[in-house]
Amino acid sequence: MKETNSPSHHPANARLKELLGLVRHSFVTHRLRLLLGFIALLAVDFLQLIIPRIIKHGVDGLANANITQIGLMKLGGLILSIALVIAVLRFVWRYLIIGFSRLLEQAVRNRLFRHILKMDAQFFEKYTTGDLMAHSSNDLNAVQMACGMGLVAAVDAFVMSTAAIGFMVHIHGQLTLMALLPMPFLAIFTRILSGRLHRRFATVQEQFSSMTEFARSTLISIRLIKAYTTEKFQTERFGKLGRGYVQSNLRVAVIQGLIFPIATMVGNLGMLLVLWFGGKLVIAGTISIGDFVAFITYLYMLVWPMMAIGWVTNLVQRGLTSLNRIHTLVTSKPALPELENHNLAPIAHPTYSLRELTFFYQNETQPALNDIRLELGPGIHGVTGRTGCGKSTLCRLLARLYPVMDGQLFFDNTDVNTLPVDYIRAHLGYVGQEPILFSDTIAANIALGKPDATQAEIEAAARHAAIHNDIIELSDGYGTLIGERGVKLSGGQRQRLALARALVCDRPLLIIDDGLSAVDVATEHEVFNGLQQRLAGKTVIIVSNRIKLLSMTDRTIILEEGRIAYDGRHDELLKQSSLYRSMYDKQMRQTPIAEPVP
Ligand SMILES: Nc1ncnc2c1ncn2[C@@H]1O[C@H](COP(=O)(O)OP(=O)(O)OP(=O)(O)O)[C@@H](O)[C@H]1O
Repeated sequence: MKETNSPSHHPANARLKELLGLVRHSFVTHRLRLLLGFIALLAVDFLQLIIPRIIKHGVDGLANANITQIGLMKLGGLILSIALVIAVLRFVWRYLIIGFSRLLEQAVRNRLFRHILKMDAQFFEKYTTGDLMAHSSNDLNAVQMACGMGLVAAVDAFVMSTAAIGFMVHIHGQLTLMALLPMPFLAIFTRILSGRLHRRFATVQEQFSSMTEFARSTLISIRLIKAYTTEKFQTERFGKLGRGYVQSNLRVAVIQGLIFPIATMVGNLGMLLVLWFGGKLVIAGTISIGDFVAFITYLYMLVWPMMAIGWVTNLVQRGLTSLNRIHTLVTSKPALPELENHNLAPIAHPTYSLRELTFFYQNETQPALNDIRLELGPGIHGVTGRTGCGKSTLCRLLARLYPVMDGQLFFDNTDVNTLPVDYIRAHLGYVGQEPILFSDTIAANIALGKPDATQAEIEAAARHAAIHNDIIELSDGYGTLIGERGVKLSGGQRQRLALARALVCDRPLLIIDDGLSAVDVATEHEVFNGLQQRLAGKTVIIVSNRIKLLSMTDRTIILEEGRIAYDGRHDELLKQSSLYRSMYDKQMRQTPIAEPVP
């Protein structure tokens, strides 16, 4: 036999093994919990199967007139006690097995989350937030269902149907064959209908999320909607989404309404056959009335396992598809090198060296940066240029958010591709174009990168970012909550808070990617003084189109279509670069530079 044909080497098997590897650890860790859960489940099945035997005993006793009222009461009491034990055991298995599926879901979710946080910018361009949210809700839910209820239903259906059929055969083999004739149809029906039910339910979920997303985006932009008087239009669109949602729900209700009547009908079809042939057997004295009643009870018991077979195959199929999607995510490799940080010593004054660096975004034919040669050491470096010239790209590459080719970017004279990404990042503070603040206190927002920062350190950073005075004017000072439920800050205040966050970490490199654009001109000067004081001897890169700010830097790099067009001090650039000159003329007409430029 060829090796590829052997089952253990079959690619599909290998893939399945890999997929199950994602959940295996949870099964092993919680094996005792599962064992107890399944013991309880099997005990329930066993007890359920005993009840028809007791009924048979009672009915035969009545038919043969050899049972007393006390005897009947005793049987009734026995059934009641069994029912009680069943109730307790049902609780136990549900608690243990469904609890297990939730623990498994949590383990996979944590793994997924950990992995997503490790990924780089390219990954987040490939997968949208919506995709990732869908993976962490719908897909995890499908896996949880398959490993919880799916597993229970599979075991339960197998045990119950085998035992019930065994008991039925014990009563009468031919009658059993007759009674089972319609059962495969039941499994097939459930399989088809539950598949359809799932697809329709997925549509309901999608529509629900579009409706809530629409409501959310409407509410957050309520001022804009009022300003443009589009309330009526928005209401109509919301109404349309709502109507779609109701229709989809009705389509789900149709299937739900069909499943049980069809199941009962098929069950009853079997019953009809049993009544016909079984009745004849009773009349002929081949089986007792008690056997007949017990047989019917077992037949009813078979309806659920038959439905479960159809349902479980769907659950398993969905679970595997979802596990496959999660697996693709958690095994995707970041484009940046994943190197271990073997306690590399931090560098006090690191430098960057860009050597003929050219960078393309994924699937782009034009480079975003082209042949960049640049040395960045201690000092304040300005970067400017027209929109789209590559300023942010440069910052992102320095922060190691995107991969670069070997031999093009050096961190302290070492090729960045030979250094762990987190080692380089641990040296830098980053202030992006959009300050991202969390719904938390101001102090916690500043201390994000240094959770153990003292109040004095937080305040010092806030002073250097020229935001301290604004903070102490707020009702709770540094304890003031910001975000949706808290105080709203102006754009400039948010940017300065983000700057304080970078300063508190006290790292030797600071990149400010247009992070001061909303700060007013007077405060900008204060911020710059704060930076100069705090960051003496460090490397600071400030992207800005504000000439006043650039005039205070040690040098400014002007980018044009991804290339360095000019690199010099303010007075040199005024003479050399027409772009810089025209920016200067335009901005000075609005706010002349108060002091002489160095
Ligand atoms: N994620 C991306 N994928 C593909 N192309 C991108 C991506 N980000 C930026 N670009 C392109 O790369 C070029 C440089 O963009 P970049 O954001 O670096 O410019 P910028 O100078 O910072 O512009 P702005 O001043 O408007 O922020 C632009 O042509 C832009 O369209």
